This record gives sequence, structure tokens and C-alpha cells, in this order.
Amino acid sequence: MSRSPPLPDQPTLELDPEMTDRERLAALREHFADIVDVNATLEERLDDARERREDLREEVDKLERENETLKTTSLYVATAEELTDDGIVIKQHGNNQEVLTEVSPKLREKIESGDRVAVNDSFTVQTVLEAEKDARAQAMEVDESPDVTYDEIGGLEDQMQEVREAVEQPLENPEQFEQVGIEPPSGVLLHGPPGTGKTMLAKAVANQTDATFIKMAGSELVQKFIGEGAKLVRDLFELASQREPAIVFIDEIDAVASKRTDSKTSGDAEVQRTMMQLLSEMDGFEDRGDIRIMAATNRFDMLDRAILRPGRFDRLIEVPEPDEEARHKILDIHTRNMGVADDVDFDKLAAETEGKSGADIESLTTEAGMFAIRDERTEVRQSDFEDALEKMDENDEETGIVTKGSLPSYAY
Ligand SMILES: Nc1ncnc2c1ncn2[C@@H]1O[C@H](COP(=O)(O)OP(=O)(O)OP(=O)(O)O)[C@@H](O)[C@H]1O
Repeated sequence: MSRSPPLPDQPTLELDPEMTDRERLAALREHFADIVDVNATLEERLDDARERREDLREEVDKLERENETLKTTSLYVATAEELTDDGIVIKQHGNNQEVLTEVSPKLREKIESGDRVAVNDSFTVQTVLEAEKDARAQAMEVDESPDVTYDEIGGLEDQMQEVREAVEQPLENPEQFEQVGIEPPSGVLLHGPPGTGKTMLAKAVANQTDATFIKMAGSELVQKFIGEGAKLVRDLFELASQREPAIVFIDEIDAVASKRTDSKTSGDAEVQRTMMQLLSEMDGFEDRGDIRIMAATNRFDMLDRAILRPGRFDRLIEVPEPDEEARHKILDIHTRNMGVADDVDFDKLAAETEGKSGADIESLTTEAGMFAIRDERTEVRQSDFEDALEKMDENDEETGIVTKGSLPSYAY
């Protein structure tokens, strides 16, 4: 907005007692003329201000109308691909059509290529979608420094050892592999029943190596971000290369990499595209530097063997349900910060929790704590654990969820 010139000073009248009448009259006339001048200038300014107010009012009306239209019409989502002197090239989601379109100069300043934008019927860019609304942000969990450490994982000593060799060593001592002349494993696949600590293992290795942990859930790629799976996989690896060292963790990888079915529905084609993208990212992975790839599944039997070829997920680590000794350790870990009464018999509890996963045992300890709170106690007793166990088993029966360990091993 242009700044208006300063207002003229108020004219002053200085009369000297020595002045003759004629001189006074002349001075008064001059003063009067000054006042008339100032008045004229002020009136002119007032007219300008009125005019400006009118313009602004019109602008406000226009913006309000635009705002209303924006609120009432549907907008389409597109990605800004390229900013050119002639406008912005956008690619519509859904049909992938590319359009050169216009955008107001104000909005243009805020757009970077790759941003998601909302366009109207005539493709004019209306708004830039905030990062939070971006599928990328929603689909990936990015944790700069996950707080899980190896000593919080009960049992799984062999698995931890394998993960450390396959993921931690290549990140911490890459020269060791060079000297021996071998390539570290490309990808590590953790497979086993739900809630047994697969995600924990991946987080712990990220913590140990000070790597960024970037997680994406396969099921979400195909259920929540329909049509965007392949792009999100590309984004996942791009983000990892910006955040090196990084651990990419693809949970429920079976959702995007299960054996081909005969059905030709578009959903399957989409899943296939997502998987092909994942394979091509992994194949071109060698030059990617400090990024390690991990994945997890509890449907190992369903996996398309293509993802297990050398250079892809070529290190398989089974994460089984905990045995009695491991359950004991998991109980110890999850009661570390609890007030536990002397009568609590962890050996007995470890035996009684046969078939329960680490996640089940964590819920059990929380539930036992709830029983103590209900009883207005700060110490958890053996009876609280027994009650919690009983409640868990009743719930399992009601919901029909069979305790994981009793499922056939191939399906986990
Ligand atoms: N071995 C374990 N030691 C200690 N806690 C465990 C263990 N396994 C599971 N837990 C507890 O269960 C929670 C869930 O575990 P996690 O997410 O690592 O399982 P997961 O194998 O990745 O499961 P899913 O296959 O369902 O994704 C953890 O946050 C932890 O509290």
C-alpha cells in the first residue's frame, strides 16, 4: 500500500506588538490565505481517503465472494509439478492429467514443486494444502530418535544379534564390509506373530545407530491412500535419503507384496504397481548410502517370493512368540517401573502366560495395575495379575480372538 505524504502543518500567526495596523492586517491576510490552502489540501486528502475506502470495500466484497465460492464448491487435489514463467504445471490426482494453470502471485510465492494444491473446475490453484494434510505426512511415521533400547526387549537375543549384524554393523562399520569384500544384506525381513517385538527391534537399531526411523504401514498404502501407493513408496525412499542415516521400516509388507492373485480388479493392479515400485527402489538401492531397509510381516506364507530375491529382502529373521524364559524377561521389563508386592510370583506368571505375545504381556501388566488402582493400592499383587489374566482370557473368548500362540505356525 502506498504511504500518503505527511499532513501539512497548522499555519501559525505571529503578531509583533511593534507592528503598525497596516502590517497587522497584511499578516492576518497572509495567515488567512495559509489556512485556506491547508484546508484545500486536507479536503483533497479526504476525497482520496474516501475513494480508497471505496476501493477497499470493493476488494473486501470480492474476497468475501471468493471465500464463499471456495467454501461451497468442491476443489480437486493436484500436485504442483513445475513452476514456470507461464504458470504452474499441475498433475491432477486420480487421472494424472497434466495442466498448465495460473495462480495468484501471492499464492505462487508459497508453492514449491511437489506441494499438494487444491484447484477449482478451471484448474486455477486455490490453496496450498498444509503439510499435515499431505498423504506423505500421514502415511509415514518419522521419528528422529526412537526411544526404544535393546535392554527393553525381552528374549529375542538371537534375533537382536542378527539385526545388529545385518543392520547396525553396516551403518556403523561400513569399511569392515568393504575390507572383507562383501555386500551387507540389502533388506532385513522380520517375520512372526503379531506383537512379538518386530517394530521394537527396528526402533532399537535406529536408536543405537542414531538413525532416523521412518515407518510406513503396507496396509495403509492399499487401504487409505488408494492410488498413491507407488508414489508414497518413492517418497519414502526419497525422504530416507534426505535424512540419512535412516532405517526404513515397512510394516505389514504382505499388504503390498503378497502372492499374485488371478483377479484383474483395479485394486490388485494398484497393489502390484506399489510392489513394483518397492522392488525398483530396492534394486536401485546400492548407491543410496546410509539407509537400511527393514520390513515386518506376520503373513510370511503369503509373500510374493520376488521380494525375497538376493539384493532385496535377503536376510530373513524369524521373531517367534516368547517362550517361558522370554515371557519372564518381558514381565520383568514391563513391571520395572511398577510398585510390585512381595507376593508376586513371576515364575508362575511366566508359566501361566503360555501363548501370549510380548504385547499381550504388556497389556497384562497394565491391566493388573488397573486392578490395584481400583482397590486404591499403589502396589500390584499376585491376585491383580491373576485377575488381569482371567479378564484377558474372557475377552479373548468373547471376541473370538484366539491367543496368538495357538494359531498354526505358518499363518502365525
Ligand atoms: N519381546 C518383547 N519385549 C518387551 N516388550 C515387548 C516385546 N514384544 C512386544 N512387546 C510389547 O508390545 C508392544 C508391541 O510390540 P511391537 O510393535 O514391537 O510388535 P510387532 O511384532 O511389531 O507387532 P505387529 O506385528 O502387530 O506390528 C511393544 O511396544 C512392547 O511394549
